[in-house]
Amino acid sequence: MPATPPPLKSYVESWTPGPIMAEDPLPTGPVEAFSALLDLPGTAAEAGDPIPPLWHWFYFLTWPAQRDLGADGHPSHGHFLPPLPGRQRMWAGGRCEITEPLRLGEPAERVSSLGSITVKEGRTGEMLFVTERREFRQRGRVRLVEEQDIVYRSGRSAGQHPVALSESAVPRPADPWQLQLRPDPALLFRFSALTANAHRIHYDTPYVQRAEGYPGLVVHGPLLALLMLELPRRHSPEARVRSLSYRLRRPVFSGEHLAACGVPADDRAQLRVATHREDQHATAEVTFA
Ligand SMILES: C/C(=C\C(=O)SCCNC(=O)CCNC(=O)[C@H](O)C(C)(C)COP(=O)(O)OP(=O)(O)OC[C@H]1O[C@@H](n2cnc3c(N)ncnc32)[C@H](O)[C@@H]1OP(=O)(O)O)C(=O)O
Repeated sequence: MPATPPPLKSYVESWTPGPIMAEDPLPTGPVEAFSALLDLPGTAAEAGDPIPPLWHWFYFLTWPAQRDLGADGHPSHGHFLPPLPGRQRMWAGGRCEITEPLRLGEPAERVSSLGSITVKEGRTGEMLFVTERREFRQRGRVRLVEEQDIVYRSGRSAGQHPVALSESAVPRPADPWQLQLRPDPALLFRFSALTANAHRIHYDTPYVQRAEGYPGLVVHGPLLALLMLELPRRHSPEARVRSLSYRLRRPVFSGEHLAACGVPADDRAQLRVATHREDQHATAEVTFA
């Protein structure tokens, strides 16, 4: 009889990574590149302009040596990567409080620290949620505080994601704000490059099907969050986002038609990503200043 695996908590009891600091001059190039990925008519921000909410994800990137990547293309070790055997990682959600937007082209500092570690029981067994807290400063002032929830599973075998991809239909939500997109491998590749992300689930179809059991390339969670935030940025450009939270609930796959859609109300908006399969692959709430 196979031995029962140890509980996930046992691997992280003595794991207490301390805070780390990084710097970035926030050049204009990554904002221009993501604007092009979104087919915007020009760049979303020039030097000195506020950086749109969460577009700071294209900065403070790290490039580990090739030899330090694991079989899944993700770094084998990292400051905030928990020491789980056969670690499988997904971005699960996050929050952001924006006191003042970061300004493009001005040097910034980021202090990252461990927020929390929580074990939860999901459909496929135990999951470890690791929350990383990131505080961003410019000109000596804290401008933005972000938390990212990353979910890890350990040693799961392939084939545990029983989603059959049929011919993807265009979703037709009734929400007043909408953005339609059909992510393809080229778009996912460009987003991986912009975020220095070599995780194979986003570009290696044989790997994602055989090793992780997904039916196709997985659309990045940060991309889904950014697509939801495009709605207030495009439809309500005068309203400044003060806080936001989002949750990634069910994966979207390359080739599927998705709709980011949203409903504004007073000082907030409810946002989501839908496909013909699911109404809520991702959800978000933003509040305006
Ligand atoms: C970049 C990058 C990686 C990626 O981009 S990966 C692709 C983007 N991410 C996704 O597509 C994730 C989609 N979500 C899921 O697959 C599932 O929601 C998830 C996170 C695996 C959990 O699914 P389950 O069905 O197993 O779990 P339940 O819904 O039954 O919930 C069980 C408890 O967990 C809590 N929980 C669930 N989701 C979240 C969340 N997003 N944030 C925080 N907590 C969550 C849920 O509340 C339940 O807790 P209770 O206390 O109520 O038991 C890269 O790697 O860099």
